[in-house]
Amino acid sequence: MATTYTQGSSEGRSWASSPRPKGRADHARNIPCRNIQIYGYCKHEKDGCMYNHDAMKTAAAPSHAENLKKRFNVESPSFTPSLPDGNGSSKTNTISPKAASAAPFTPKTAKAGLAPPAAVTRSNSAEWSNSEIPEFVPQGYQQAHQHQLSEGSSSLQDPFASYDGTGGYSESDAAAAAAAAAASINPYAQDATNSAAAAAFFQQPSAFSQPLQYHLYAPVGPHRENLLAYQRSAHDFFIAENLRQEFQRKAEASLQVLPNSNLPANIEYFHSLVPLDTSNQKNTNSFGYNSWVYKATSGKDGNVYVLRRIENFRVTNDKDIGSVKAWKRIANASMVTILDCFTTRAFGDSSLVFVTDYHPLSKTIAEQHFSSFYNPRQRAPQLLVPEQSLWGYLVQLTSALKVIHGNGLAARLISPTKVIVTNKNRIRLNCCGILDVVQPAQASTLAAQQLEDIRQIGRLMLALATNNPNAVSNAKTLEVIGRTYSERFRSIMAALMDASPVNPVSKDINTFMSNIADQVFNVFDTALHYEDAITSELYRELESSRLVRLMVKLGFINERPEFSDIGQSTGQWSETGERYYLKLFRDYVFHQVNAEGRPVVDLGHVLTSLNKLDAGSDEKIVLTSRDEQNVFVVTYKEIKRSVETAFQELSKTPRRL
Ligand SMILES: Nc1ncnc2c1ncn2[C@@H]1O[C@H](COP(=O)(O)OP(=O)(O)OP(=O)(O)O)[C@@H](O)[C@H]1O
Repeated sequence: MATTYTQGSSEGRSWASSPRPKGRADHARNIPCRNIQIYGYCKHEKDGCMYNHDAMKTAAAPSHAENLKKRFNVESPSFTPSLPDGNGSSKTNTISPKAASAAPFTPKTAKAGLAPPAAVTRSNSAEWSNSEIPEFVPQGYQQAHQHQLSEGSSSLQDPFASYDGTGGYSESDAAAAAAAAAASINPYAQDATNSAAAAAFFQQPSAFSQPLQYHLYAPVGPHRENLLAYQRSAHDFFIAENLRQEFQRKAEASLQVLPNSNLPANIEYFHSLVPLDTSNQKNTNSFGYNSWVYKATSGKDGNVYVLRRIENFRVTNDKDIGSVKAWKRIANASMVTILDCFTTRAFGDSSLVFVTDYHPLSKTIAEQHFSSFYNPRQRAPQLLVPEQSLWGYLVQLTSALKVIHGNGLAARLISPTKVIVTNKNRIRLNCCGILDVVQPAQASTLAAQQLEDIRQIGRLMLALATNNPNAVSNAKTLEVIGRTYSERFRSIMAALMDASPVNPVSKDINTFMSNIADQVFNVFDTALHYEDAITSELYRELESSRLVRLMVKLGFINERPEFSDIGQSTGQWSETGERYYLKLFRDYVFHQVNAEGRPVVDLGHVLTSLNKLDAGSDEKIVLTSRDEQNVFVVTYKEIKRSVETAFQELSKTPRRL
C-alpha cells in the first residue's frame, strides 16, 4: 500500500537519481511485481517497496519505468492530498519538506463530504462548511441493509471476527479487503452518484472497520477528577506518581544489602542478611527470649523473606517444632504467612529461625501509632485514629482470627509490636505460631487461648482508641472511648474485653464476626474500591509494557552496523528494503522538528504512533528521508509487517564468528 515518490517537483525524479532505497533501479527496469495488495498497491519482490498498481494500470504505457515520471510524484492522482486552495484546485500542492509532520493522507474525493482536514485554512474552509455538504445517503445502502436484516442476525458481520488478535487483520480479512479494493472503493469517497462503490462499501462493512481500539490508552475508571483532555499530563499515561514512588521505595528496600556486616554470610539457604530491627535493645517480653528480625534472600528462588531469630533457644521436643506445619497451611491476607522453621548455629549460639513473608517498609502498630509514646524525643503529638480505620483494623484482625481458630489454633500474641502495617490501613498479624514452639501449651487450653485472643484484640483496639499502649481496660477507659467514638464502637469494645463463653456477642470469633457484619461489609466495599483503583492503574501500565517490547524490537533492527549482507547482496541490511521504512519511522516518531527547526518533544505523538504500529492500524503516514529526496506513504500495518519480518530475519540469522 505504500507508495514512493520524489519530493518537491511536479515532474518527479527518476529512481536512478534518488539515493534510496536500494533496488529501486531494478523496479525501474520493469521487473514484474507480485503480491497485489489491498487497494491496488503492489509490493515489489526485489526491493519490497509498495507501488500503486491501479494508478499504473490506468495509463496506456505498460512499464513502470515509463510511468514513473508521471505516477510517482506529488502530482500523482492517488497521492495528491486534496487540500483545496482558494480556487478549489489542489493542483499546485506539493509535499512539504517537513512531510514527516504532515497531516494524515486525505483522499482527493473527501472534498465531497468529509470534514475539512486540519491543514485547511480559514479562507478555504468555507468550501467545507456543513451548509454546502449534502447529507450523505449512500445509494444501495437501503438494499444492502435490508438484505442483511432479512438473512437474520447471523449474517451481520461480527466486528471482532476479522481481528486476528495480534494487532492486525487476518489473512481472510485482507483478502476481503483486497476484493473490496478491486472495486476501486475508497471508503471515504462519499460520492452519492457512484452507486456501485457505495453499494460495495456497505456490503463489506467489516473490510473497512478498524480493529478494536484497544491500543489506545483505555480510560478505565474509576476517575476521581473530571479532567479535560488538555489538563492531562504525561503522568496520566502511566502509573500514578505517588504509587510509583511508593512501589519504588519498597523495591529499593527489598533489594537493600549490607556489604560490610558482621552477620553470617549464609543461614541455611539464605544469604544477604539485613537487620530490620529499628533498635538493638531487645527485650524478652514477647517470647521469653530475645528475638531479631532480618531480611534475607533465598538461594533457592532468589526471593526476599524475613528470618525471625529466637536467640539461645534449644528444641527439647521435636513435636513442638512440628506444630509449625499447621501454621504453614494457613493463608490469610491479614496474617504474615509462615513458610519454614529451622534451628541454626550460624549465629554462634543455638537459634531457632522462623521464615515468613517479607512486606517491605512495613511498620509495627507500635511504630506507626505510638512512636511518640516510645520515643519521647519525638514531640509531635500522635493523632487519634479515625473510627473508620479502627473498624478496618478490627475486621482484618477478626478475619485472621477466624481462620486461625477455624484451624484449631490460637494466635496467642496480638500486641502493638506483633501486628504490622504493610500499607495504608492494611495490617497483618505477625509472629503467629512462635509461642506454640517456644512455649508449648496443653491442647485442653485451646478454647481459653482462643477467648484470650479475642480479649487481646480488645486491648489492642483500646490502646489505639485511647492513643495509649498501656491503656487499662476498665469502665473509665470505655467512657473515654464513648466520648470520642460512636456508641456502637464503645459497646463492641466492651464486648471484646469481656469475651467469655457466656457473652452473647463475643463468646467465640464466629459469633463476634456476625455481630460486626455491617462493618465487615463496609470494609469489604472499601477493599473493592481499592481493587478497582489499582486495576485502573494497571491498565495504564498495560500499554507501556507492550510499547517497551516494540521499541526493543525497533532498537534491534535500526542502525544495525554489522550483518551488512543479510537479505541483500549489497548495502547495509538495516538501511535497505522494508527496513528503510523503519529507519524513517524512527525519525517520524522521535526526531521530528517543528517549522522553526526545533525538536518536537511530544510524548503523546510517540505513544500514539507506537500504539498504532503495535495494533497494525490501516492509517497512512508520510515518511520523509533525511535528505528530503524521498517520501513514502505507508500504513502502520505495513510498518508492523516490516518490523516482524526484519526481527524474524535477525533472530533466525546463524551465529557469526
Ligand atoms: N514480615 C515482615 N516484613 C517486613 N518487615 C517486618 C516483618 N516483620 C517485622 N518487620 C519489621 O521488623 C521490625 C522489628 O519487628 P519486631 O516484631 O521485632 O518489632 P519490635 O518492636 O522490635 O518488637 P520486640 O520488642 O518484640 O522485639 C519492625 O519495624 C517491623 O515492621
